[in-house]
Amino acid sequence: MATHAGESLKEPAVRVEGLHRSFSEAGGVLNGLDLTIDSGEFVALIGRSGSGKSTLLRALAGLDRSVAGSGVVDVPERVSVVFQDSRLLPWRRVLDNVVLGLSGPDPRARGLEALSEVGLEGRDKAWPHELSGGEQQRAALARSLVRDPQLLLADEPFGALDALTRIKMHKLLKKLYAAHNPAILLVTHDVDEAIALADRVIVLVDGVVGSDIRIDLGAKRSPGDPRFASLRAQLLAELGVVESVEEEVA
Ligand SMILES: Nc1ncnc2c1ncn2[C@@H]1O[C@H](COP(=O)(O)OP(=O)(O)OP(=O)(O)O)[C@@H](O)[C@H]1O
Repeated sequence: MATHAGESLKEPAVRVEGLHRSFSEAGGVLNGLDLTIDSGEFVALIGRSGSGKSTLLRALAGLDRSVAGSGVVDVPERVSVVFQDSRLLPWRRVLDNVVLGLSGPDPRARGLEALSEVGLEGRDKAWPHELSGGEQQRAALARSLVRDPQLLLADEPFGALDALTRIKMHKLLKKLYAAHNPAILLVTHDVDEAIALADRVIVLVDGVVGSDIRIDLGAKRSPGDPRFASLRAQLLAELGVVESVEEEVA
């Protein structure tokens, strides 16, 4: 790809240009959306309910054939997706779920390694219903990571978990990201989750990127940090949850 002075030299993991998607005559959900995610970059996507976050993620995952031809969608070869529910097959044991359809050498050994990485060592022979919600999401992450994705798409993966489990899952995702460094697009309703994890937070508004905010807080991020609070206020204002940044800070 040609680059110009001052532009990132990294090959983007995701390139979306002019993407449109509508489900009715009434109007579009995605209205000419442009978005680039660099290789190894962690991007969080937030937006009001119904703003099109899942629609975009499904388009990137190749799960929505109807967007074809409506714009440019470039994604890498190896894309993994995790959803709010684990989507483990109930009639397969945990390891069998993780390695289902996995090609390459010694899938079971790689599956066991992935399970150990997500903290599920020794649970390979369990049935999905024997795992807690958090453990099921760990297994879903193992199933994604064992495929060595260049891009991980995550649609509210921790949305159904309790607050304490969610914090543990944030730590796990950070650890996995540091170890494997895929590009990540994380859809979330949780502004704090977005700021705690991502390099950039994108706000979807009216089917396009409304704001694109870089999070320069370093690796150790605390909601008690005034810079964290100010980013939260900014994002809540962008979402229209508070009238203005001043209102949230006050
Ligand atoms: N298959 C479909 N058929 C008809 N309408 C759809 C379909 N998928 C999505 N929509 C509509 O598109 C809009 C955007 O939906 P989408 O699920 O992408 O929003 P979202 O931002 O992910 O919402 P939420 O935060 O509530 O999960 C909604 O109005 C939804 O009803």
